[in-house]
Amino acid sequence: MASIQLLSFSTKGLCLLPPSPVSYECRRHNCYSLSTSTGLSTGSMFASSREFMVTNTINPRSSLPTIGPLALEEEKNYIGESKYHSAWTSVQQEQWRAQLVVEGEIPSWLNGTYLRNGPGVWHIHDYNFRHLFDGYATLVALHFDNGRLIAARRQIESEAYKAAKEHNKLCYREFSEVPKADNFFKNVSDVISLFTGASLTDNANTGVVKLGDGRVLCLTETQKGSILIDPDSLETLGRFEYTDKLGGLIHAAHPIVTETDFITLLPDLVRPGYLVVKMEPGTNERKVVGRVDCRGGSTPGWVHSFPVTENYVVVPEMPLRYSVKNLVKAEPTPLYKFEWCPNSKAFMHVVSKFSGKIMASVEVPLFVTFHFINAYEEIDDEGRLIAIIVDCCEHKADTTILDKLKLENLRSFNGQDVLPDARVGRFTIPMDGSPFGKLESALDPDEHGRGMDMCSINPSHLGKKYRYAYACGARRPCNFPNALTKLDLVNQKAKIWYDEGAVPSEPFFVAHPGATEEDDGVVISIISEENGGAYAVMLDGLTFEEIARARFPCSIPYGLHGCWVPKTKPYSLEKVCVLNKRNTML
Ligand SMILES: CC(=O)/C=C/C=C(C)/C=C/C1=C(C)CCCC1(C)C
Ligand SMILES: CC(/C=C/C=O)=C\C=C\C=O
Ligand SMILES: [Fe+2]
Repeated sequence: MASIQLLSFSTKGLCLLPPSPVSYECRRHNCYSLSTSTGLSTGSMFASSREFMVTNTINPRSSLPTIGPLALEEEKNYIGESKYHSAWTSVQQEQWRAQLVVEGEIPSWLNGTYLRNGPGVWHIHDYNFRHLFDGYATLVALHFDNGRLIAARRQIESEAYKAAKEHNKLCYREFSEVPKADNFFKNVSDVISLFTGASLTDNANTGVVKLGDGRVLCLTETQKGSILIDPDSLETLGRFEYTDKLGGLIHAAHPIVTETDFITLLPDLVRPGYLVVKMEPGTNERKVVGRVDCRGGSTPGWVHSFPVTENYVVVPEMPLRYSVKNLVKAEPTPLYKFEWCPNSKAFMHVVSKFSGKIMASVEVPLFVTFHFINAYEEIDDEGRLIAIIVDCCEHKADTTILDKLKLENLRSFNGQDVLPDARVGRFTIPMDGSPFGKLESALDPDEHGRGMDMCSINPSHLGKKYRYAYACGARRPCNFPNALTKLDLVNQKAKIWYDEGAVPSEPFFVAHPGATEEDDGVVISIISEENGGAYAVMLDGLTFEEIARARFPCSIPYGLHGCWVPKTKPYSLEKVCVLNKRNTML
């Protein structure tokens, strides 16, 4: 009989293994049988199978909404009675860990942890957040260990999350949420604390990166939202303090991180521009590489991510700009903290990684992007640099995607095709002093259903010529990217993976060690299902065919970005016990 091994934590305590196999049937919870793996127990045991069941049941009333009682609306959202898609449903427990049953075969070379970060709790007590990006961060780990798969999920203990739990109200400014001011004086002091950064969130819900020195850092767009975690236990270790004096409150959510580099951009809202900074492994000190002044607008363009080539950092100046006026508003504006400024134009600046000099600065067509995919240097036959090619997930210069990511829109799919079109936007930035760059589609957007975001590439091709990218694409009609796609940017073709009703998260490519083909590896994605379920899927990078899947014991919300942490020591199988045939905890 198929079974999963599970270590479940809850706010009510740890579930520990009985020391010897136990087996029983529980009709009430639709469980086939529970039995434990032998020899894995480290601690106390359950007095009876009944106690074991109770502790493992995900019941929103008895077992822990993370913050206060669940919002009324959310109470119906537990497994089996999901009101919303699991992608947009708050998690129901602080943390759990389980060994999953794997259908298919995980390659034995795939040893390491896929860590994924994203929003996971979108309510405080009976108050529901508005936007996808507001949710309190939750980490999901998939520990791959010689064909076995141990999964875990755990909340990040940011100050914002802890304060919300303690005071049962929003205490920090999130992406769209602003704490309520009780009176005029409080309102004034809130605006002041916005500019000191005191009221900004540290809810590190956007990404997770492994630094060259091994530390693992969760990030968001506020600098204070840089939080160190333990990649094995997923425990929050504390805030990552930048020891330099560069100041500023915000940064790009996606630094460029390799074994040797940590490069990021600090937007400067006072003197509109961007600092290009880097941080050596083993240090917490960012050093300035160079500075770019904005060419248009009175504030910098929103910079969620940016690309690099082998020798250059490309600084995008998007016409969707930070807005001081919207920043101080208590109620969200249609574009949140941003403003669409088409008259301010759009630019791409190319900065040398080594001298910090601006090597090119060109006007480009208007664009909207969250995510750059990759960039590389185009060299002619004589070895001269003629252009920089930059690819991104481009939303056709249309900001409505931000509105589509509101939870009420995500939760109300009625079969209408409402996802705005997106494409792989390819910029050509001339390096011969010409003033204009080009923006074209790298392939026909119909290839990927005109949905396109959340991409990864083979990391060994970062900043270099490359052929393949993996992204979320669309099968229409949809209100959100609902497919995975492998893009062949040379042959301008896309392959699609699709499962009806599924919402897949960013497909993450892990290269086969020693591979010679760019797409030789495994693509991992976590899939949220309509019925409250979720599973991890592993696709062959070459064929884009599914090679394995493993169901989670409970629902997993939509996530944002992940990283890979190679295995250095055995994964803990402590306190693991076996669950039911359907791989669910209920
Ligand atoms: C999740 C994601 O992709 C983006 C998150 C962005 C956040 C949390 C932005 C927060 C901000 C504030 C709280 C005020 C200052 C501006 C800004 C960086 C947008
Ligand atoms: C999920 C998303 C866009 C999807 C659109 O098709 C953007 C996420 C941005 C933050 O990381
Ligand atoms: Fe992102």
